[in-house]
Amino acid sequence: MGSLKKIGVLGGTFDPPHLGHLKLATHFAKLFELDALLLIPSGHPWQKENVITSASVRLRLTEAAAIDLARAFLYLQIPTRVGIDQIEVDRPGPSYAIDTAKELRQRFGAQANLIWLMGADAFTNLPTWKHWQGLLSLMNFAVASRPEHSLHTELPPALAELLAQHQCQSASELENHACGEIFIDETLAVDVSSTALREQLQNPSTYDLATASIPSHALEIITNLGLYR
Ligand SMILES: Nc1ncnc2c1ncn2[C@@H]1O[C@H](COP(=O)(O)OP(=O)(O)OP(=O)(O)O)[C@@H](O)[C@H]1O
Ligand SMILES: O=C(O)c1ccc[n+]([C@@H]2O[C@H](COP(=O)([O-])O)[C@@H](O)[C@H]2O)c1
Repeated sequence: MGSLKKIGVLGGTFDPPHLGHLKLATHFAKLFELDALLLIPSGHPWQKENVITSASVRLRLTEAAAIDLARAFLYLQIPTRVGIDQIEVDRPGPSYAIDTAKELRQRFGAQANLIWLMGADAFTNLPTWKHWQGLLSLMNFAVASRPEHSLHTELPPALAELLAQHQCQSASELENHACGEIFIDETLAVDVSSTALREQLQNPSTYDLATASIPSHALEIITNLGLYR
């Protein structure tokens, strides 16, 4: 099983993309020696009430951030290929991870190691996702810690049970399985969120502070289109 193709999947609203996303992707690309990393912007993030940026603009922002991510990989000598997938933007209706996971599994085949990358907040929210119990029969999960989102105090019982059944103790254990494993990594601590950045971009006194946490190509689009003002 050592030669499984390893594909990392980072889904998100990306409103806007930021250094937290890039560091999460870089961390796991390096750790798992991913062959490819797919950024998948959510077309219709049904749980986020206040998303005002259109899916097509968020797709453009994500494409731009992917250029910065690929540059970072080159600089850090990480051989992972970076791709964008617009399946969730193209698919009508709410964006459900289970539908995306099914499509990816079909596309890459039963042997591929598909790893859904996520932060602690997404993981603790998992029981609210559609058919979430079905996801682990299609994917692995790699969960990274995130400031303000504890993985210890916020765990709903259903998740604690899931972890008891599926948590693996090492990255290599996950690397050897096509799906069904959860790897928790508590070494990341990047204090950035899209919500905080949108607020900072609206305020002239914190605008510059926000720009430091946004990948440069995405920032160029934000500036040119006057987004988040
Ligand atoms: N700073 C971060 N550290 C670790 N993971 C992160 C970080 N920011 C985002 N993620 C993860 O990236 C994925 C996509 O996140 P998303 O696009 O919703 O960004 P966000 O900053 O969480 O947005 P918002 O503030 O609007 O909720 C999720 O799995 C999320 O947990
Ligand atoms: O499948 C679901 O019901 C579901 C509910 C909420 C979020 N997700 C996915 O989780 C990822 C992060 O979502 P978000 O809302 O934190 O940007 C993104 O890929 C979403 O499509 C999925």
